Amino acid sequence: MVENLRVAVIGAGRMGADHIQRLHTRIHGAEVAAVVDIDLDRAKAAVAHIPGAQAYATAAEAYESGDVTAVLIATPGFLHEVALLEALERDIPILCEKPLTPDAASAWKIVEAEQKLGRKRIQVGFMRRFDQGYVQLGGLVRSGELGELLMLHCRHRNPDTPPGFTNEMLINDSVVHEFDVIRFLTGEEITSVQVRLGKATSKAPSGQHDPQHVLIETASGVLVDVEIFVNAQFGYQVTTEAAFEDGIVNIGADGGPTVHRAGRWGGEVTPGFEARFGAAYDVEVQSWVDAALRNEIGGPSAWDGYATAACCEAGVEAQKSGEKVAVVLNEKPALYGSFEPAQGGAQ
Ligand SMILES: NC(=O)c1ccc[n+]([C@@H]2O[C@H](COP(=O)([O-])OP(=O)(O)OC[C@H]3O[C@@H](n4cnc5c(N)ncnc54)[C@H](O)[C@@H]3O)[C@@H](O)[C@H]2O)c1
Ligand SMILES: O[C@H]1[C@H](O)[C@@H](O)[C@H](O)[C@@H](O)[C@H]1O
Repeated sequence: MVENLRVAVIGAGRMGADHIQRLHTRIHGAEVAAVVDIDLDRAKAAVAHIPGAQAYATAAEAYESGDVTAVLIATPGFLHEVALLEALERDIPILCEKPLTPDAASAWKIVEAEQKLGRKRIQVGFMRRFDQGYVQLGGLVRSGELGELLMLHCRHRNPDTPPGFTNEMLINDSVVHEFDVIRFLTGEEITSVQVRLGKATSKAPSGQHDPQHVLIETASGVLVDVEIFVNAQFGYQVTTEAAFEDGIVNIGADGGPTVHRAGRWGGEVTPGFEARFGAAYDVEVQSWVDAALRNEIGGPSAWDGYATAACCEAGVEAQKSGEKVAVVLNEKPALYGSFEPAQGGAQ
């Protein structure tokens, strides 16, 4: 009989806490064995309701306990490189929240370290690949029933940003999702990125220019425009309109009923990513666990993390120059196979 994964969750902040709850209550085949947070009180609070789980201030202590067989990394992106290298050394299944790392050079180091291991251990937390709307849109692209996909119009709106959210993070923490999902939908690499800075909101913290307009091109010439607007106040919204030769597809409308009552009608605005993508995170983490128990990955790979990091690097350069910047990728190692995005797009 295969034993359940004993997972260490590193980082018990907003996303880590959500994943801890998910692993503890809804995911089969895995248990929370440890929570690691530099803020030890936060880690202790996170394990308080989980029998058998321990709190630690460092990942090394959690690994030394001998009770950890898999890891979920949910620290801020600039800390992922160290955590990933430490986990790869232990040769255990890894689910790393996006971004893999914020820039191409550090992401490539991770790809190289995984290659040395000779098998895929890292799944990257690009949960949109598990969202019903994106899965259905991907199916329509691949079936060809609406002809060729020509353009994508994406809107990515957040109510506000946490402290320390830099101007670069509009690209490498937020638009990184669009980079991944464009690759997932088209089955192609991205070839260039341009960023236009127009009229800015007065609601953005100092140092951020918000919103930004990002123009992206894929290998076959599919054009994508993204409005990234991270201090949009009203709520959370991620939508895509896809233009095909023979039709238009829209995904990402707010969920819930439209209610008509005396003199007015309406519905509820989605407040945050937990509500918009809650079901997708569940499918993503279950897919990771199921695959990990077979010594495989069940979603986007370290190559996907690297390719999107290269797009982010081009995007950050484009933010500064206003120019169209080419995305240049290293040769894809054989370990990652051809580009055939299935459910979750595991490669
Ligand atoms: N997939 C998604 O939709 C989604 C949504 C939100 C966040 N994220 C990603 O999840 C990650 C975490 O984001 P968040 O919003 O939860 O951040 P957060 O700031 O709320 O939480 C980060 C946690 O990491 C802890 N931490 C910091 N340094 C540490 C260290 N050296 N060792 C251990 N713990 C440390 C902090 O104390 C904090 O508890 C990021 O990579 C982010 O991009 C993904
Ligand atoms: O970390 C979050 C998360 O990835 C959300 O899905 C995204 O909408 C936000 O822009 C980002 O800051």
